[in-house]
Amino acid sequence: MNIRIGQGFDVHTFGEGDHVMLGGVRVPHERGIVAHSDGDVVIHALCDAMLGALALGDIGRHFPPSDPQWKDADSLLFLRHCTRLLDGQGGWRVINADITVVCERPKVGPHADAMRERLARELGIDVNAVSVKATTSERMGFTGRGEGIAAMAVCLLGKA
Ligand SMILES: Nc1ccn([C@@H]2O[C@H](COP(=O)(O)O)[C@@H](O)[C@H]2O)c(=O)n1
Ligand SMILES: C[C@@]1(CO)OP(=O)(O)OP(=O)(O)OC[C@H]1O
Repeated sequence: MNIRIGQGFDVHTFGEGDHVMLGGVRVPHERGIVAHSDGDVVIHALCDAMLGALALGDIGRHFPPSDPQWKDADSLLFLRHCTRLLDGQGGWRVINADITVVCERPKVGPHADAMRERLARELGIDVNAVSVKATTSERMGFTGRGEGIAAMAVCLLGKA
């Protein structure tokens, strides 16, 4: 089997609102996210990891922020597109993905399994192949001050 590894990183600032979208799951919060799309940092980082594994650029190249069709878009659309893109490159599939969210709040742990299930369903893989973890940054830096939220993703792709 051929394998490739990719990594991705994304950040968005908090703004007005009452929830954040993380891994396709609506997480109640006293702030919202500032973004062109729904600002789902988990999915954006994962898409960049998938694209990066095949050196296909990044989500900004595939879904330009200047394109009005992505205004307030559901980021699951980006994940669906990336999954199909990989398949179209000769049958690449995600073998597993590991994602870390960095923020003081909201608490991610109570929602992590729902995110894993939603992402695994979209990727067409077992939920045990998708990991979602979280950490604070111990009140240091922009995440520590509660200015924004970040996510990192690593994924392994395989092709027969
Ligand atoms: N937004 C977050 C941040 C952390 N967690 C969980 O808390 C644990 C401890 O975090 P530290 O940054 O203090 O090490 C972490 O391992 C996560 O389980 C969380 O759910 N949501
Ligand atoms: C997702 C896109 C879609 O236009 O915009 P944003 O929601 O602002 O998110 P970002 O992580 O800056 O990635 C760039 C764009 O592809």
